[in-house]
Amino acid sequence: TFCLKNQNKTKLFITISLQYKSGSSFYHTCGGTLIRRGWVMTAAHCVDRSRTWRVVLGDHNINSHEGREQYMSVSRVYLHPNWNSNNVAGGWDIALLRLSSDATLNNYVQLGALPPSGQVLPHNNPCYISGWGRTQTGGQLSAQLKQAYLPVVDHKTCSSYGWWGSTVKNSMVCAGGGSESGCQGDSGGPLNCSVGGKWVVHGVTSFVSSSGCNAYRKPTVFTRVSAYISWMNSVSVSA
Ligand SMILES: CC(C)c1ccc(NC(=O)[C@@H]2CCCN2C(=O)[C@H](CCCC[NH3+])NC(=O)C(F)(F)F)cc1
Repeated sequence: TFCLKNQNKTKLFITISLQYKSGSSFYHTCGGTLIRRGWVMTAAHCVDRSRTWRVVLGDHNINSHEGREQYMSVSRVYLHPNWNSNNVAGGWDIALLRLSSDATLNNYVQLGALPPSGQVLPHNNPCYISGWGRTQTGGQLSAQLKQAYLPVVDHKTCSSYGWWGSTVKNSMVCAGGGSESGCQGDSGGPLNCSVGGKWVVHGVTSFVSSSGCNAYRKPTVFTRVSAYISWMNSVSVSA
């Protein structure tokens, strides 16, 4: 069980805090996933306005310096070219951040694994969301990194009447639908799923219902990472 427990922890070490500068301080605004030592995957809606960004790796409590953190500046933001900030339901809510220097990988900073292109997970596949997002609708950000068990809700269910309907596209993944969910501040972070005994990042946290984070039959909606593998490869090899 130790190694399982330990395994449980790894999903936390891939989650980064994306922060913007205001005055002389930085503020958490979104999550993200370290996918290469110099690259972070996040949501387009997190970075579609020009700000001074920084990425904090190995963070746990975003309000205190605990000594494991690596503070990285962002040298370039790659928004998906089709992203439309007026229509999150259109999809394309994904972006890559080129870090100004490579991360040092250790017990607190690890890479998230990407899925094979096109892979779609079955209903109830075990997954976890992680982030510093609000701990309840309209509440405050969590000071400490949290995770919640959000099993996959398949597209057939998620896009049905009474659920998200046509708001949810095939380029998205739904997960949760119970008492736990993503919430503001979790945007851009990973949905880490157990596939064949390995943890794979299948989602980028994108949206929840505007009537509340854990609204009935409105599971958290994620950008489906496996639908964007070729775009990500085209960015990072050309950069
Ligand atoms: C109908 C469809 C277009 C639609 C679906 C869901 C929403 N949700 C929302 O607006 C809620 C309320 C605050 C932010 N929010 C969200 O869902 C934001 C993304 C907003 C992107 C649009 N500006 N995302 C998150 O809060 C999350 F869950 F990823 F952490 C808005 C519109």
